[in-house]
Amino acid sequence: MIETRGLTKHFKDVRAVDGIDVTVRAGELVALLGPNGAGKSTTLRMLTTLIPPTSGTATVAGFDVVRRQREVRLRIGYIGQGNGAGHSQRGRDELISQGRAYGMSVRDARARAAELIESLGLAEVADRRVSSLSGGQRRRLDIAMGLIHAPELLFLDEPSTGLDPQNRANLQEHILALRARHETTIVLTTHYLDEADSMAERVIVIDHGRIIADDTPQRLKDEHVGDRILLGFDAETDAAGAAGVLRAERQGKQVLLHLPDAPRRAPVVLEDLRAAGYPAAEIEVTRPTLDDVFLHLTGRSLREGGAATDKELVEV
Ligand SMILES: Nc1ncnc2c1ncn2[C@@H]1O[C@H](COP(=O)(O)OP(=O)(O)OP(=O)(O)O)[C@@H](O)[C@H]1O
Repeated sequence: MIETRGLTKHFKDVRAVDGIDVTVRAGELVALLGPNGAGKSTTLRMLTTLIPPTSGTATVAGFDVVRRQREVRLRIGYIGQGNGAGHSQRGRDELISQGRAYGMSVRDARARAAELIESLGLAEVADRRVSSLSGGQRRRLDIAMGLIHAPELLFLDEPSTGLDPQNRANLQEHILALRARHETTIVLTTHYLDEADSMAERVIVIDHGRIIADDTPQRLKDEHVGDRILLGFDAETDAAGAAGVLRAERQGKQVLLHLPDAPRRAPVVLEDLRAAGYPAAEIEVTRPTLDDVFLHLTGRSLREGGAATDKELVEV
C-alpha cells in the first residue's frame, strides 16, 4: 500500500525527513511515533502529495506521489492537524459537499454520509452547525470527511491532540471500529505513547527525520528494555545471597533482576528465594513502556520530565 525508498525532505538546512525506507501492507494500522519536530507530519505530507520530496521515491496505493498525484489523492483520505469543516455549515451537509467534490452522485454522497455518521457516533449532532460541536465531535466529523470517498488508505495526523482523555479514548474506539468495518489501511502520527501502544499493531519510531525502530509495541519493549523485578531485603546478607541464587545485580539491600514475562514469573522467584533461605521483603515489577524504548534508543524521554514506567509495588 505504501513503499518509500530514501524518502527525504529538506527545508533549507533543516533535514526534516532524512532517507526513510518503509513498506506498509494493505490492512495495517501503523503509528508513526516521535517527538515534536521529528518529521512525522512532513512524511505524511509527502505521502499525501501535499509537498514534493527533495529526493527519494514513494508510491501510495500503487502510484508515484510525484508523477501520479491525482491517482494517489483519489485513493487516500488525509486528516491533517487542525483540519475542520466550515463552521457555519451543518456536519451532514459538509460531508455531502465533500463527497460531491470527489465526484460522487448526490445519492451516493448522502448514503455514504449517513453510514459514516452512524459509524462515527455523530447521529445526534450531524444536523447541528459545526461551530456548536465539541472538540471530540468535530474531530470525528473531520475523520468522516476524510473517509467520504471510501479511500483504501487513511492518513491521520495527530488525531487526538487537544482532546481530553475521555474524548481521546472515544475517538480511538471509533477509529478501531471503522477499521474493522471498512478494512481501511491506517497510518497515524502521534506523540501519545499510550495511543501508539494500544492502537497500533506496528509502531515506527522516528527521530531527527530517521526511522530508529519499527516493530510491534510488545516486541519493541521486549527487545530494547524488557521486564524487571526489583527485590528489597531486610538485610544486606540476604540480598547478597539472593543475588547469588538469581545471578542478578545487587545494590545494598536491593537486587535487580531482568526477566521476560516478569509478572507471571515473579511468584516463582519469591518461592525460590524463600526456599533458599533469602526471603524478600518487597517486590517491584516493572514493565517497560514505549517511552522506555525511546529513552533507550535516544537517551531522551518522549514525555516531559516524567517517570516513564508502570510499576506495581507489593509488600510480601
Ligand atoms: N514548511 C517548513 N519550512 C521549514 N521548516 C519546516 C517546514 N515544515 C516543517 N519544518 C521543520 O521540519 C522538521 C520536522 O517537522 P514536522 O512537522 O514534520 O515534525 P513532526 O514530527 O510532525 O512534529 P509535530 O509533532 O510537532 O507535528 C522540524 O524541524 C520543522 O521545524
